[in-house]
Amino acid sequence: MAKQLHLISDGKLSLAAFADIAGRVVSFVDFIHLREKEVSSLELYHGVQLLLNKGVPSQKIIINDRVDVASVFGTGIQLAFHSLPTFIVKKYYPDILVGRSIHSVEEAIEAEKQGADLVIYGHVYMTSSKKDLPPKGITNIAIIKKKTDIPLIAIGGITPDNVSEVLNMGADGIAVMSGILHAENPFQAAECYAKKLIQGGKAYE
Ligand SMILES: Cc1nc(C(=O)O)sc1CCOP(=O)(O)O
Repeated sequence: MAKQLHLISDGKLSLAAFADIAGRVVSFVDFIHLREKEVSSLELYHGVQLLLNKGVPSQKIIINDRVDVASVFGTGIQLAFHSLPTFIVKKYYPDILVGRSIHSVEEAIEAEKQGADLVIYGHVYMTSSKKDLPPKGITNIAIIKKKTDIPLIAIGGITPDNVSEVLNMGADGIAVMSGILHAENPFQAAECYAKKLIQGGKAYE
């Protein structure tokens, strides 16, 4: 299966600025996450509209935590540790793509048991987003892949140079924040990640 590229918003750029970048890189990415912890439902609703206006299809949009906004648009949902239980969201929204953010093998197994469609595991490398927490490394990726059958997306400090290492452990894709959002040229950066995923994906299929 093709390896996935997820772009995650950083909660710092304005939603308009993020939507602008998302529209430029949409052809290279599989999913665009609105991970906005500080905004109101109304602002998030407008944020999704901005993405749609920039040509991002709703099937490529994933909203972090906010099941209400995701269900309005029929977008995917990414559940965090403080979010609703996976099985509840699956029960009420069986047709929505449900991801779960996980940080251990046990959480991955539990997410699958509750019906998650994918897990995002991290942070695998040092990242400025989680400065005070040591990275988890990549070895658990292989363990999780042995024990579960759902796609695993690796997150945290992923650069074009370490993509192949992550794929080698069995990851089904990567999620990137600063590597694209803070790049001098986000379009070129997204293209570079996408190429690495195609090369790596071929090698490890
Ligand atoms: C949003 C997020 N979640 C993580 C987790 O470990 O669950 S790490 C992370 C930040 C990823 O940013 P960057 O690509 O700039 O390293």
